[in-house]
Amino acid sequence: MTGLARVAGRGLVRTFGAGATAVHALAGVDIEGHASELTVVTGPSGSGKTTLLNLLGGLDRPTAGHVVLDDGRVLSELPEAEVLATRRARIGYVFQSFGLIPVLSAAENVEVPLRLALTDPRERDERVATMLERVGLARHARQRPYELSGGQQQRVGVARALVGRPDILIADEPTGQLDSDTAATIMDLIVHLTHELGIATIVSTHDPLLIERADRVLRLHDGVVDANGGGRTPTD
Ligand SMILES: Nc1ncnc2c1ncn2[C@@H]1O[C@H](COP(=O)(O)OP(=O)(O)OP(=O)(O)O)[C@@H](O)[C@H]1O
Repeated sequence: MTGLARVAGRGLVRTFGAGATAVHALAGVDIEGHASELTVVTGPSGSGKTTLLNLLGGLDRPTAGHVVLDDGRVLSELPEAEVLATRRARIGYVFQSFGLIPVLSAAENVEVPLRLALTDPRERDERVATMLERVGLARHARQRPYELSGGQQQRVGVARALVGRPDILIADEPTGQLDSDTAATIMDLIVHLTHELGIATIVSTHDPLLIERADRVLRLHDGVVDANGGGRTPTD
């Protein structure tokens, strides 16, 4: 392990419901996300990938265990307002279904996090333009999601996730709805931006090509790390 993890899950347990019908989505998982590294969480459907990413991204809280940030704070125990402030300042999210607002243009979708953060309008415009350029969509700024291909929509999703300059990126099956060629270009983009911007990226995926490019791979099975693949780097 190199250096302090930017975000780490320690002994994460997440149980939904109680009693006989309780679902043990995660049953004690450790994970680390490091600067400039791609951490991939993989495993069969229902193994707990989304649940784990939601905990790391501060979208849900564990039943037991902790999510710890590199500044020493325990994200999973902060008051809700502080979790929200931390999410806005430090964490970007990419979703399988893109999650774009249909009535807004590509540029307006990318601008949403900056509006929420009350960024100065002129700076907003500059940062949106720079980010659209970075994801190769400068010429599509005014188009609405329905006028864009799936791959282009996910590029907007990536731009929106990164426009606030987060240092942690959480991407839940970001290529799950894309054909394989388009998926490859989105993967390239995510891998490239992870290294270029020094982001700690944590991605869930079934895609063997993305797993191959990971710096760390965590294989989940029924809410626990698979004994044959837990926390190792692909080169171990
Ligand atoms: N809010 C919830 N309430 C009850 N059970 C839930 C909830 N969220 C997830 N689960 C259950 O927890 C388990 C893990 O689900 P999760 O969505 O994390 O798996 P996954 O690996 O992301 O699956 P997929 O690859 O299909 O997206 C599943 O059995 C699921 O049904």
